Amino acid sequence: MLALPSELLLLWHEHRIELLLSAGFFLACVRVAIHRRQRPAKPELSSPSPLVVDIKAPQTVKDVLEKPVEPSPRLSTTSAALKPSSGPRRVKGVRKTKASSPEGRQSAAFDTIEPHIFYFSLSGSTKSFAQHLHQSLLQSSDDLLLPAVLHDLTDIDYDDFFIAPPKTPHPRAAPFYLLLLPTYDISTELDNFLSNLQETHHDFRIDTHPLSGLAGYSVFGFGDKHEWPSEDAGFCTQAVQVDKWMARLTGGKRAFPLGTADVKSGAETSFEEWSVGLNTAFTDVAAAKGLGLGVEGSGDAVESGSEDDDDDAGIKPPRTGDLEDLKAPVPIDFTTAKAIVKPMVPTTSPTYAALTKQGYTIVGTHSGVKICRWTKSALRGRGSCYKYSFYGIQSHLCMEATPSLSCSNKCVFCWRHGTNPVSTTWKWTVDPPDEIFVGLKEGHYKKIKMMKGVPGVRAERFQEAMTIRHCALSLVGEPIFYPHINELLAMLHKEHVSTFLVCNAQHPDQLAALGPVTQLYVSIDASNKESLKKIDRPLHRDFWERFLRCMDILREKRFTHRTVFRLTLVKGFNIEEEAEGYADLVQRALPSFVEVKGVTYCGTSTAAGAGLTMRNVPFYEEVSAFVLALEAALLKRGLQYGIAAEHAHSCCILLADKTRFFRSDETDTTERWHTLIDYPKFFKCLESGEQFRPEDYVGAATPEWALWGNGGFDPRDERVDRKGRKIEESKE
Ligand SMILES: Cc1cc2nc3c(=O)[nH]c(=O)nc-3n(C[C@H](O)[C@H](O)[C@H](O)COP(=O)(O)O)c2cc1C
Ligand code: SF4
Repeated sequence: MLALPSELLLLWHEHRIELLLSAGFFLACVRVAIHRRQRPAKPELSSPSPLVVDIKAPQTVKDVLEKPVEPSPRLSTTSAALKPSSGPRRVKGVRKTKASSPEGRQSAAFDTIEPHIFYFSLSGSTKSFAQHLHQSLLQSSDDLLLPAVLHDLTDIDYDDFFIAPPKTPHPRAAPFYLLLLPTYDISTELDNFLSNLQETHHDFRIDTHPLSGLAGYSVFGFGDKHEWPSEDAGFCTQAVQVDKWMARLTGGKRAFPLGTADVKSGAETSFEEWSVGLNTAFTDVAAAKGLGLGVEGSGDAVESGSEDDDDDAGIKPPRTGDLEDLKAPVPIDFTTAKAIVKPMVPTTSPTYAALTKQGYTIVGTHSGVKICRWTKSALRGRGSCYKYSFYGIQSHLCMEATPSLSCSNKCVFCWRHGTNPVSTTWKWTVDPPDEIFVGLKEGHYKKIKMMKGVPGVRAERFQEAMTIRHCALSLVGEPIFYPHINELLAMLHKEHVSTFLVCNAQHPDQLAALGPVTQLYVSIDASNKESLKKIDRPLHRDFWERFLRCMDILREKRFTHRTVFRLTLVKGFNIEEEAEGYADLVQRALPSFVEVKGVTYCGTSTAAGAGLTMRNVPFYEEVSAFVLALEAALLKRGLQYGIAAEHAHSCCILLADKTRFFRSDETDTTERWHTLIDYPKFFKCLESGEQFRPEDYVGAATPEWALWGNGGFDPRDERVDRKGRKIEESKE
């Protein structure tokens, strides 16, 4: 027995090489077996269910496929004459393999892929490519692919897709992002998308690679090579930037390289080639063959893969307009505002074309004016808007304008959304206030003059309308975004034009710095954080903190400003069980008035995308029921608010602070609602140079016909139906 260890030692010395080799071989076998078990079933490449990305005319794929291309079971270009084009950089659909890539050794943790196609489009071409791709993917019968989902970037909440991958319907499925993007050197939603990706990357609360759970991603850019001949000159720069940010956010999951196309030459061909290449990308990521290895012709690693080169992923600042256009300093808290500026709405932009087509007059580079339907109605003696019933504003004397067509929200009910610029900071040329003032008036008067020949326009009202008496700074966008808003307001006041300014409770510093306004509105679109996010889709991450700060600022301003909460009720979004929440906000800010209005259905795709239909428009009875509930909730809190007036036609009801606006006056000792404004007195107070309070320019008693329960239509005006036919008393 004692001899045994020495025999074993001898044996070991004689056979150790054989023994070590056998053990190594055994271990390798075990590893391979484990690896095989973990790998998903490889998709069947030999039974293709071809997808056809048939962008335009039927063509032949032969030319492209003369280059070695792997079989493409999902996307095939059985159409399109794929002639090599001299224009854009092209994706040939052949992946380079780079065995040394660390990603290449990963194993896939999924066995199906859910493609998500994201696109942005102003003039529609990218949208049509995206729709074609979507259809092609949907038609696939390949087991590897789940049904593809199409997203318009203007319709989604970025946080749902770009902070973490969305949940897939299948536990072993992973999303695959395809981003189809044009480039615009003007302000569009794309700027906002880019800054959102950047913010996510820099947000210390978010993982370094929050999108690493994606199966992969690939970007395709559309641009115009005739105008922007190279990437340095601006060709497809925004797609390039998105590609780089995505690389960072996903931790290098570029499954197929950036493709680009010149819309004026061979775009279909380039896109089809990229689509062909996607096949291999899908198969490869599913088979854990690796990611981001590059495709010949699609740009090398330096072009599309330099995301780690510098802190901002090699992303260049936006190209500029004329630096000399910066005629004024950017405002106080626009901390991230860039020194490089460009016009917000250049005359060459699709936004400009769309706005002017809809009757806007664009003034300078960022302001707009339009005559509203109530101005036209009042000119014809057919009634003014609710502001006449509540505050004595005659619509034919009112100009609706904005000094900022841009906004920091993407409200679901905003009919301009998708085409108007959105941003959290002012990053454009600043037009001087005097030019805006002159331009707005000119635009307004020009439109009034065009009403001269319209049947039914009353001569005396037409004459009166040639002197603007009121200005509603609310049209679209965010007026306090404009850095010189106080100067503009002062110019209006100097000409005895009253000002109603509406802001969205997202810019507390600007709100705090705001000077005198005849009436100051804050849009209150929800009573709690979740609802506000859902309905306003604010761009600011700290939107709720900003909102609450605005409430506190309003509370302070109640001594100097006539403050109004404007509630827009959207059924299914912000009415149900929210009366208590709104009452809390009223308690916090103590506004002079609370205007409650049912949403007007705008029928845009954004609204539809957010699930908004006519069913979300509340009936007047529903608005009334809500107002009664709100009044009760306020009383419960010991707040003396009462329902003062209504304008049933606009589905609008007014609650007012009883302690300040239910009172007697010099002509009558009986206490009544006094919601009207004494405009001459407002200007007198202003010109006195003394501090004054909203109670100092309260006007005459609210007319009987406008009081709650009486409908709110001035009996001196003529009631007409939608077709302009007179409504007889008996019809009501
Ligand atoms: C105002 C304007 C600015 C543009 N800026 C660029 C640009 O900087 N670089 C570029 O490559 N293409 C630029 N283009 C071209 C668009 O990217 C191209 O027409 C694209 O196909 C538009 O896509 P869409 O129709 O989906 O909106 C611009 C086009 C317009 C109208
Ligand atoms: S705040 Fe007004 S302009 Fe801005 S998005 Fe909302 S509705 Fe549109």
